[in-house]
Amino acid sequence: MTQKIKTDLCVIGAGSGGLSVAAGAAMLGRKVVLIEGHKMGGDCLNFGCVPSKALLAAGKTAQTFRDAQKYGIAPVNDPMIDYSAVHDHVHSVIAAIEPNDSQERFEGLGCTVIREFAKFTGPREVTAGDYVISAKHFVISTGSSPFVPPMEGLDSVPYITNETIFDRTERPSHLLIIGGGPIGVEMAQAYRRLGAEVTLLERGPMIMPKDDPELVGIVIEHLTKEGIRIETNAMVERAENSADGGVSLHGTKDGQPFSVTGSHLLVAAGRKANFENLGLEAAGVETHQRGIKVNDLMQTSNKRIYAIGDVTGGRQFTHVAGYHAGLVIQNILFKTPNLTFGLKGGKNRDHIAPWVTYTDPELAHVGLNEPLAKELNVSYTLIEWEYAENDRAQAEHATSGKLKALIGKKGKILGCSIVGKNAGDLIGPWALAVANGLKISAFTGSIMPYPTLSEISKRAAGAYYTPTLFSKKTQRIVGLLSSFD
Ligand SMILES: Cc1cc2nc3c(=O)[nH]c(=O)nc-3n(C[C@H](O)[C@H](O)[C@H](O)COP(=O)(O)OP(=O)(O)OC[C@H]3O[C@@H](n4cnc5c(N)ncnc54)[C@H](O)[C@@H]3O)c2cc1C
Ligand SMILES: NC(=O)c1ccc[n+]([C@@H]2O[C@H](COP(=O)([O-])OP(=O)(O)OC[C@H]3O[C@@H](n4cnc5c(N)ncnc54)[C@H](O)[C@@H]3O)[C@@H](O)[C@H]2O)c1
Repeated sequence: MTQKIKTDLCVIGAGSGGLSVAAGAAMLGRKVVLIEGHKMGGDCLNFGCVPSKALLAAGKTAQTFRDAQKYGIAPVNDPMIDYSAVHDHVHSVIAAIEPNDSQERFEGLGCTVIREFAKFTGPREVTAGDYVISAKHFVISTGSSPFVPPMEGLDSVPYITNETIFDRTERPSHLLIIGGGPIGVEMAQAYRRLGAEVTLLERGPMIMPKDDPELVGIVIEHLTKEGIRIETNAMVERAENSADGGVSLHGTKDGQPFSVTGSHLLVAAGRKANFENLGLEAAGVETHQRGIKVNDLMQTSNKRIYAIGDVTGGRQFTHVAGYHAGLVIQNILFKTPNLTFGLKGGKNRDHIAPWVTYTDPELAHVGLNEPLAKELNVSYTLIEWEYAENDRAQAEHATSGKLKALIGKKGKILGCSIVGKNAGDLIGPWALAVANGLKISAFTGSIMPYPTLSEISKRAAGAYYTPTLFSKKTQRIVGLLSSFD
């Protein structure tokens, strides 16, 4: 029987973005209906960040055995990997985090949680199962799904995506991966380290195309040294079952016919926003090719409906979905897009979001990098620092790495990219700097603990002043001042 609900806020999708909005609004005393059609926690918890990082951690542990000799410890070249136990480890990590995202927790916060797929049936009405919900405001946070490219034969082979890969309890003997983006690259290293042969196929000239090519080169060096076969300019066009029960892929490599056969296939060829079955026409919500159209307040073309996170087709990261959630809380509940509630106003500035690919070494980025600065015709001074110049990196044999930062007029920090151990953590202060328009003197004026990798940032910052500080002119001034000794 149909049940009608009237509420202040209706959130569709209980993933990274939707859960943050629902929790914030409920804790501020608003009536919230939260609708989730599949698993609470969305992609990040169940099929994305959490299981992928847990799998990478298992791979890293296996690699530690192989690399032990550097530290004077007998290496184990072929550590025994119990794939079913690795699966259990991954799912135990999900289980440990799950309570934060659970239906019980959100009901405890006062939300009405409905476990159905939702669809707009009017500009201010949504239907989900037997429920019809009318609300003052709606937030669409329905995320994205794996994009499976239209390809001859793909339907007839048993391919894996990020939605099925973490359920596997057996090691693939040879994993073929279509796509050299973050999913493809992270899974390539995790599986290689867990004992699989891996071939990574990327149609473009470089894997990780959004990152600094020089720093990507350092990641590639590590991946190939570990035995991952990387084929760039390799456009996969056709798939078929191979005679030995695996999968064969065919296409072109550098314009020439190309084929490769493996035991399993992972498709990591990008994402598509989840908006197709939402009844957006009934709600007057417009879309573009990659997702739902929003203005800089995260409002759709229907001003009472907001959209956040992956479904908007912008930067698809958990921290961006969380940031969008903060913006809509500010805009819907506080109605103050121009006031600062720790967010520098309620207008979207997600171009300041960092991203990290959690390979070993990690590759992290925020703001402008060299290719982007050149494309935008922005002038900059480049500062660089090598991990090999850092004492802690030496102590831990983590010397392969580099920081590159772009400094604009009057020393303003425009962007930073770091490849190396813990780059994802090292990017934090640079993200703070980019978000707040800080100058490079913010780094030189601070003291970093010795011996830590954080000194790499400080030394890079110091390098900005080196040419002026140790110039002939400065030497002359110091010489003159010495007369007052
Ligand atoms: C393998 C992988 C690794 C990743 N690693 C990282 C990482 O390390 N760091 C990072 O920042 N990001 C990572 N991401 C990206 C991150 O997972 C997403 O950016 C993030 O989950 C987006 O949050 P969201 O709220 O927009 O969508 P989601 O978290 O996907 O939530 C959307 C929810 O909406 C539900 N839904 C969809 N349609 C409906 C409907 N009609 N009715 C009701 N419910 C609906 C879905 O079931 C889902 O639960 C990774 C992604 C993948 C695939
Ligand atoms: N560490 C992280 O933060 C992290 C990790 C994983 C995913 N993510 C998020 O998920 C998003 C999706 O990741 P992704 O790796 O699936 O997508 P992506 O779009 O970043 O990369 C897909 C790659 O597949 C290639 N490709 C597509 N079709 C092909 C074909 N037929 N043959 C050969 N190559 C082909 C594309 O050229 C592209 O480089 C990321 O952009 C990111 O936002 C983030």
